[in-house]
Amino acid sequence: MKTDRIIVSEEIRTKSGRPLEIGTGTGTQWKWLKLEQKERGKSSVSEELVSQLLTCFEVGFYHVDTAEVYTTHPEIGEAVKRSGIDRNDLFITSKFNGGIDEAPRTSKNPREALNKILKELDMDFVDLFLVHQPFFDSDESELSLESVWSQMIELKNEGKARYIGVSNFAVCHLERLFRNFRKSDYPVVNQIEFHPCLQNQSRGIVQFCQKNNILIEAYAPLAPLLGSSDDSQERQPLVSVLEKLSTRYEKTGAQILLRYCLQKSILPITTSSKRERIEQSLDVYNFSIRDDDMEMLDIEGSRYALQKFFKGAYENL
Ligand SMILES: NC(=O)C1=CN([C@@H]2O[C@H](COP(=O)(O)OP(=O)(O)OC[C@H]3O[C@@H](n4cnc5c(N)ncnc54)[C@H](OP(=O)(O)O)[C@@H]3O)[C@@H](O)[C@H]2O)C=CC1
Ligand SMILES: O=C1Nc2ccccc2C1=O
Repeated sequence: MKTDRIIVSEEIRTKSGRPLEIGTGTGTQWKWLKLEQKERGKSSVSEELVSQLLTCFEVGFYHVDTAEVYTTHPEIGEAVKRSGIDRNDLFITSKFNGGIDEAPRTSKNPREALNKILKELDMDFVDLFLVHQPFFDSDESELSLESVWSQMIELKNEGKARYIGVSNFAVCHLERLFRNFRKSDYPVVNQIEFHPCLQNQSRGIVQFCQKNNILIEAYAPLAPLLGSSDDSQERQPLVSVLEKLSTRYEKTGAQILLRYCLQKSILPITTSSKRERIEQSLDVYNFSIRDDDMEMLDIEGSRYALQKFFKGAYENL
């Protein structure tokens, strides 16, 4: 069958000009695994993660997501070296943590963070540098959204970050940046939790970003399949709907959920430790979910409230 890539952004590309595609994540689960390894006296570079990343590269991923808090920069640097892939053909995202319990601040400011990140990656630049979360006002430091963003712009102008963006921002946080900075310095990405059971992490955020040419990246895109460990939430809310669609399209539930994002011009970041699943997650271009099925996912998904990250953070905005 014909393979149609969905290009979610014409503007955001690798240095060599490849359009941005589905990313592979190295999220916080690795931080805990690595801490455990360190406690057992093993090297702090996880061979398991290096090998997972090499599988991702072999399969065709070239977009990798990380963050200060994940502690996975050394593994990414090592995997890139071993892969032999030209750095300019890759798209590497990292994030400045900020300072809340869920993503504690480990550097004084974005500049200190990025200098450390580049050293750990053994690279001269990241493709995208994000502010991990917007809740600086509750931080005890001197940082504000504005002071953080000014420094992000400096880092972009110095070429240390090719693009700058944000993560977990609500409309009010973006409006604050719009009021205080020039259009050419607005964030180009907002990475948020997104799936059929959380179609707006905060009120109206998807529509607002899309209207303002800010690409939405979806983290936890497979949440409806995995459910939540939190007993107050539905465990696997969309299982029967996804089974029906899997049969209709001859694709797995995970492939349906990734394609669901792409058809909304939202770019998923997904993670798997298993080769077969890693392969399947890029095999989502040779089918198309019909409009009525997209609508069914929207309707069925909105019957459940499933939020895995930053629960309660947007209630008083
Ligand atoms: N900006 C932010 O605040 C946040 C960013 N992130 C980023 O986003 C990335 C992705 O988020 P994450 O929640 O991991 O995304 P996913 O929704 O892709 O969930 C990953 C989990 O799904 C499992 N999985 C993968 N494929 C399948 C499948 N076919 N069927 C069933 N289970 C499957 C994986 O397990 P297995 O290994 O067994 O396949 C893994 O545990 C993170 O790694 C991180 O980089 C994440 C959270 C917050
Ligand atoms: O991967 C992540 N796991 C998290 C948990 C809490 C807050 C942010 C994150 C991540 O970015």
